Amino acid sequence: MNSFLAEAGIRMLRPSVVSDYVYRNQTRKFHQDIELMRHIAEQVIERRKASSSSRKDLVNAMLYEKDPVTDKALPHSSVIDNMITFLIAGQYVSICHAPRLRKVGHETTSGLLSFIIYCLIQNPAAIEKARDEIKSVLGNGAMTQNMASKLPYMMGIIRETLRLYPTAPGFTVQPRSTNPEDYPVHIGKEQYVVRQGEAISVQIATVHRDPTVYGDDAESFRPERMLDEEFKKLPKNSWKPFGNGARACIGRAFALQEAVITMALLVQNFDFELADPNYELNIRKTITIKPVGLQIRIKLRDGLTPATLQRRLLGGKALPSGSALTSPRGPKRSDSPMDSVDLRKLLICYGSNTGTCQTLAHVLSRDAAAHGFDPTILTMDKVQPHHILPSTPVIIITASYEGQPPDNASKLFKWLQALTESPFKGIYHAVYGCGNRDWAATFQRIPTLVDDAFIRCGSTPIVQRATSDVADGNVANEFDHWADEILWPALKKLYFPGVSEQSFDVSRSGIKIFQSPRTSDILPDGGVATVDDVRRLTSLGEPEKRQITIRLPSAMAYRAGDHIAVLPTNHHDTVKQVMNRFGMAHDTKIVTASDEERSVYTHLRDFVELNQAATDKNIRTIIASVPNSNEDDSRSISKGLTALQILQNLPTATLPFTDYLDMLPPMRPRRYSISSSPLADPTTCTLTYSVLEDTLTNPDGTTTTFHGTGSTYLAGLCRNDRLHISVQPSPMAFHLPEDPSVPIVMVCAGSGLAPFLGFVHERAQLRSSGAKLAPALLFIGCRHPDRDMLYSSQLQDLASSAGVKLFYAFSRAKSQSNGCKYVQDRLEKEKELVMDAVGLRDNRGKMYVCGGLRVLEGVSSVMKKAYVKLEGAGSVGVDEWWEAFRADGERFASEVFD
Ligand SMILES: Cc1cc2nc3c(=O)[nH]c(=O)nc-3n(C[C@H](O)[C@H](O)[C@H](O)COP(=O)(O)O)c2cc1C
Repeated sequence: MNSFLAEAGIRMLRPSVVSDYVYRNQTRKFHQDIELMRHIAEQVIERRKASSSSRKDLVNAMLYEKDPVTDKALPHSSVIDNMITFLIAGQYVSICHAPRLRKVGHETTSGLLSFIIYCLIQNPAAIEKARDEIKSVLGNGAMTQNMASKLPYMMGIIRETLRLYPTAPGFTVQPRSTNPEDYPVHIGKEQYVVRQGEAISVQIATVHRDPTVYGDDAESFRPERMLDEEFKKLPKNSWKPFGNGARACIGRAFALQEAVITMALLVQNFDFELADPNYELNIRKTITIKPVGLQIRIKLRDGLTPATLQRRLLGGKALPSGSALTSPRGPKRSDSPMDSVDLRKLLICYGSNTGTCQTLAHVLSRDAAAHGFDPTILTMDKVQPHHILPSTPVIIITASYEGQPPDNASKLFKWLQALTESPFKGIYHAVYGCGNRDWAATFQRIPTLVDDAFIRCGSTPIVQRATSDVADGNVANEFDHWADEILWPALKKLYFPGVSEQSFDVSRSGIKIFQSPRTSDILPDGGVATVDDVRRLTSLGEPEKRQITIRLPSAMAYRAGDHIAVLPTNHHDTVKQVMNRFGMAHDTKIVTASDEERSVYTHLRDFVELNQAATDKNIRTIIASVPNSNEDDSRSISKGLTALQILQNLPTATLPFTDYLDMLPPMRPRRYSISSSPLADPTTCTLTYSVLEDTLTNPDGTTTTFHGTGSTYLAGLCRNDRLHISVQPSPMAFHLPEDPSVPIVMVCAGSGLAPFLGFVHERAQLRSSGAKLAPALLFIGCRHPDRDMLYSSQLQDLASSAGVKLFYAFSRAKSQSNGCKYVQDRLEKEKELVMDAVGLRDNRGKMYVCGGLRVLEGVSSVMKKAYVKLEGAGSVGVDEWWEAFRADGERFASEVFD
């Protein structure tokens, strides 16, 4: 894409014959580049078609939707062209997820963000003003979408940057007539003559610095001139960074909102400075412009750490305790049933090309029942005369496009315009218009004409026509306000004059759904994820290892090497055993210290740890409740049993249930290493884990089996089940080295393979995108190649595409792993390779260990021996060397569990 863009920029300046005949090589490469991008787009389409996904996204819209007017689908070649356009003009998201792919992004938004940061560093006063504004809106909290519209100064900064550095710095226009008699065309007060076939190249960067519009300081960065009021006063066409006319940038609103949100978060949380204080702005021009060689240093502000920053960024996502999920804006629950009032029909129709008005129509429809209405929602063109009845108020929500109706509103519009009589007598209607003041001459033209037509035909407006300017970025809030404060009250007054608001309930049954407070209390940064896939990885009879693939909540991002915290529940059987032991009926309830009423079953399943070993104090309390017991009896109780197990062994114990509850610690999340890479799919992650099971032999010879709460919970989940999770970033050291030329050695046993699987996936992705990576060695310990070799052949293939060499140690099939029983033995066997990669002396490579303590000890002993061999027998300081090596995050990282 980069070389294609560079050549495209140059070709614009050359006559095409010169390109074709003189610059043949460049032309051939140019067409090869286009072919490659088309080929990639084709593959994406093929994959999407094969997946038969019903996602409501752009690719599916292009593939399957039809034009409402012509009923034609987009031709295949147009789908491909649009995909390439989006690739070029697309988002910068890949940068956030994959710092190593930074060079891949050649897009307008990333260019814009770079220029904004450059301008801010040059103008400290502007950054301070922006920070004050952000503080007054966000405080120290997280950003939400609605806040973007409350940051006018930040918007001023973005507009001003786009003025000085329009990332798409020009466009070409051409007279459109096919009639030769219309030529030549004279423009600019007859000053310029344009002949047929001639084009005019509009140099936006020059237009944007016109002193007759922007004054003597047109060359200076001054966001104040771009604040809303000033901005609206600018002469037409003096600010056009998003192009012109019907084919103006489709991503305009998206790009602006994205830039405001991103910049607000960056300015709120970081200080910036130029890496090279003497840097002078150097702009690379192709079809787009970008600063070249601009490097900045950033520092977290206000004593933030990466962890506190992450918490802040995710903050506010979890619903506060007890907040209602259904119809949050509906009236309060009432005692009188909903059925006491008949629902009245309501017609909601919309005209929309890009979905804004459609969304607003659905918002209104969703809330209608709460206000006593039974809504029908239609596009304007689907409305038939018989839909418009005196008994049914009509709400119209529409946009305008170049002064014309949206595609799915043109028929109704035409019909309304042609109506001469007054067929709408007795009808009530209301119009909500979405428009953009940038189209000053035709701003709100269609909503206005539709409203006029209804009135002319005899309809009565329920409320005055309302308007929103999408350029302000506040449509959702304005619409909410209009619906809640103006439209619904007016409709109620008209149709239910005597009925109190209380009669309209949120749901017919009066049921409300609440987010459990446990998530916000125990897993404050958490969200609800969905199980995508589950599978067992080991044979029956072997210790169980499993894989679970989770679809992440939106906005939850991770890096390979990070962990997922899962909030489990106790197993149903254990909960029932507790309830049976205490003779509790299934519907028994408790009231918590915070006055919340909940069932005992829920409390035991969700809020407390049932599988924790009883403490000595717990054991003494239980023994004390046994009639005629004495302290010594506690010695007969095995250590490690849970309070429930002890109580089951002591049927005469009379421990009160409340005392039992006091023994139970609150439920805690469990952490699991992620075994996937977001580069493969940022929306899902995979966990590879062992299902924990342990057996304890009691003093009387009987045995008791324990099941790990977290892993048993995960193992019980099925596809489409929901679970509460949060991403827990690992320490910096436990990620792949930033520098791809650093060789790595990974050592693991059992499910310690998980994070390294993530690394292998990440390396495979990086390599497939052209990155050159240093070699990697992966040492894996397990029992037997036929029984618990996780992912076996699949991993071999993946490793080879990731440039990773695999070495196994099979503890129960040594002969199949070069005589090595444990993974450390295999490490020792391959020590020449390992030392070459880790480079003990030249500080080259990095080593990772993940597994039980014994694995770490084994690795430590191999490494120390290697060091002694290198330094000569009897070398002193080997322990000090090892400690220093272990502590150096650039050289070594470990995750040890037991
Ligand atoms: C090519 C184009 C032309 C537009 N023309 C007008 C216009 O003439 N008058 C106006 O008020 N808004 C105009 N707008 C703004 C849209 O009406 C506005 O973005 C609206 O919210 C789109 O609604 P929709 O997403 O439901 O289609 C135009 C937008 C585009 C992209």
